[in-house]
Amino acid sequence: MLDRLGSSLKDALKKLAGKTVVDRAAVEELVKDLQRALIQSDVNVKLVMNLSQAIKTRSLEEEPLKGMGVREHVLRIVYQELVGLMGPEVEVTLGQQTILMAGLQGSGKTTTTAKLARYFQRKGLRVAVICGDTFRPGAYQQISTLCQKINVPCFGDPNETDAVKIVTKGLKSVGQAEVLIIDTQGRHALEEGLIQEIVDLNTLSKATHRWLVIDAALGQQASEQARRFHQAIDIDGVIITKMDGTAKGGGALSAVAETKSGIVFIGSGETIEDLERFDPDGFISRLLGMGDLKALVERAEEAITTEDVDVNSMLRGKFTLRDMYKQLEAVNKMGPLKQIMSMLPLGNVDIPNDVYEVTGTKMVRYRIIMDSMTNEELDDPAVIGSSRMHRIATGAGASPDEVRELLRYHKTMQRALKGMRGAGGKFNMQRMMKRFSGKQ
Ligand SMILES: Nc1nc2c(ncn2[C@@H]2O[C@H](COP(=O)(O)OP(=O)(O)OP(=O)(O)O)[C@@H](O)[C@H]2O)c(=O)[nH]1
Repeated sequence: MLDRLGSSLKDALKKLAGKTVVDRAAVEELVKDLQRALIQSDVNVKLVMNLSQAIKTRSLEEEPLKGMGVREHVLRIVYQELVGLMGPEVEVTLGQQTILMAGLQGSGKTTTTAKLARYFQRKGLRVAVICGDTFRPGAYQQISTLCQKINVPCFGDPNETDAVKIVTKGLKSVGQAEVLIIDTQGRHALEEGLIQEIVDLNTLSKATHRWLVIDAALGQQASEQARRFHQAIDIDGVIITKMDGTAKGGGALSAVAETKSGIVFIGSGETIEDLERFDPDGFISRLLGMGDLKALVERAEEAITTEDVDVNSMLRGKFTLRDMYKQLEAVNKMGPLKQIMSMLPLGNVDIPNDVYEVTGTKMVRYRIIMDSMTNEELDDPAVIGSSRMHRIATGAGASPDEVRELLRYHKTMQRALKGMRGAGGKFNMQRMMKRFSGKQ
């Protein structure tokens, strides 16, 4: 997993803490750790060597920026070089568009089609899907079930074997959509027939984007696929899936970046929400334990448009039951809590697992229980003793255990937030990010 790469890097950088001059031995040691981590992650050896050389030379020859310690100086260079390895950032527009999905069988194309539908839906766009996968039995069933769950129209015909016919019909029937996503068939290998079909579908649909789905487990080999599809239909974005299940993610990312096909998203799990925008800066910041503030802010803004909730209050001030509920609601809109937490600059703070385990159904129960509390109790849950607990439970048609669970949850979260505030207080994150991105 990339976590391992991240933790090796963090360990390596720790060794530079407290140093006052950039010493060659320490930089060489760091570069060695970095090489090991990158090669374990299946990054091409030549790329690793070029990167190591650049880091060594720059760390020793460049003057640290004003006010920057040795660790920050080297960290900044490591950060910039790693960002360079990840290729350019690809823009995702929110206007009218048709996205043609390409990829080999099992790459995660169908799942990713549904994840993308969800992504654009969250952005407030009308989305529709056409299932042009006529090769794999059950493909239509799979995508239409996923689309049904999120209320996105899905056009397909499991009895039709000609993808061109399906897409022709589909294009007529989904006229209203702002974002149209066309899933296509995958095969085991890059056969001529597969390539020809995708070329035809591309012409027919006049696709605005052609996005290629690649399994991260391919590691370095991802570049071959990227190259072949790129030649055929001019791929303008790559989505790397299953980043959660492989140690080769770094290899796949760098290999694809090297072909100059930008990476648009990464898939990080099996559920429909497990899709993240790939932005090289944010990705590397997270890897280096600096927190992906950019991605967090993007998501927070999205959630706040519909609800008057200050997500930043998660990190400061008083934390009442009402705050907790509002924040859970906001966070639920942003996506899975675990992902949000991983974007925060938390350093070594351990978040207890139960903090993540609040589902929609539980939230409804919490709401009902909170409705039978008084304002005093909502503002200061510490006043809730055993008799109040029973009164609240009776009023809500719940058991005292459920009330207890809600209060326990509030306490755990309160504690976790205190920890975060502590971790965040050590340095000014925004200033640091500005410095690292060179936007002093
Ligand atoms: N862990 C994990 N699993 C994923 C991810 N994306 C897809 N999968 C799983 O990978 C498997 C294959 O995904 P599909 O979407 O069915 O693959 P496909 O590329 O559409 O396959 P064809 O339709 O045969 O071309 C499924 O079991 C998915 O749940 C991901 O990001 N992480």
